[in-house]
Amino acid sequence: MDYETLIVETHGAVGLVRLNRPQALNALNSTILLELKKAYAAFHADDAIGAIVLTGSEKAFAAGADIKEMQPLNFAEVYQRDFISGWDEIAKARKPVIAAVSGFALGGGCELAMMCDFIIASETAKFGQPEITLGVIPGMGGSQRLTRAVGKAKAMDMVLTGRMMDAVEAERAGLVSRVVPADRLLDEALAAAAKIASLSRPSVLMAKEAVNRALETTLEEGLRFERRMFHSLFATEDQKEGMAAFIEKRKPEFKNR
Ligand SMILES: CC(C)=CC(=O)SCCNC(=O)CCNC(=O)[C@H](O)C(C)(C)COP(=O)(O)OP(=O)(O)OC[C@H]1O[C@@H](n2cnc3c(N)ncnc32)[C@H](O)[C@@H]1OP(=O)(O)O
Repeated sequence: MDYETLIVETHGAVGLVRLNRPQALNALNSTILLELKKAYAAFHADDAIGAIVLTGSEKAFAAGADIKEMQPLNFAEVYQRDFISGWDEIAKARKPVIAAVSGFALGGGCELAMMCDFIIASETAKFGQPEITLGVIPGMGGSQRLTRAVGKAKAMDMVLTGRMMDAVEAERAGLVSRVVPADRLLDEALAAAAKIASLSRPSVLMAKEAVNRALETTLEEGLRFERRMFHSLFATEDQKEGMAAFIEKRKPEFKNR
């Protein structure tokens, strides 16, 4: 498949998508969205792929939604088109997605990283929601996902001032899961994704669903949901294999069923 704004590769059981619009620091436009949907759909349709890594360039994961594309739009247009709602589909990827972030992840770029299941950041990463400095507010989930990730105080600080957060602060705040040297970023993300892809697919998908449910429901409902998912995994061959392999002191051979 040909892409204008992405580089799409496979590394074993991992699908790798690199945002590739260097002249605009990977600013997110309608072509990137369209192509990202295509790439994700292809990886989801491919049984050989167990996890996805989404990354940008060394200088920018993505510097936000494309300001030049947005500037001339008016209310009637954005409202009637439900502008940028198409990104919700990216957040609904069923296979695990890791964001590997180097450089700027601003506005829609920060929001896109937060749509992934977790973020591995290089020491050079800078996160921010600077929309307020443009006379708007986050529109791809920043006010919601950032608040859930880092809490109200820091989210308010970021969203109201538009300031950037470096990688150390982002890790301390819980926005990123780990910080690695810039030259190790992709290897670390690919290794994490390969580990996930090597595990039993049904349990990986259910683990992702269960963690996400924690953000959407009460503790009681979440605990019930987790337990039912846990119970249902006893219907899989992989549960028998995983536990047998432990007892027999060997590596499991998962069949994803
Ligand atoms: C999702 C929603 C609802 C909203 C948003 O995301 S709004 C956008 C939020 N993002 C920003 O406000 C960041 C905008 N970019 C910057 O502040 C700077 O580019 C920078 C701090 C990230 C980097 O500064 P630097 O001086 O290193 O690089 P530039 O010369 O400024 O940029 C290079 C090149 O890229 C174009 N660019 C950068 N960001 C965007 C963007 N978000 N949309 C469109 N184009 C962008 C920039 O204009 C320049 O290209 P030209 O030289 O051709 O103008």
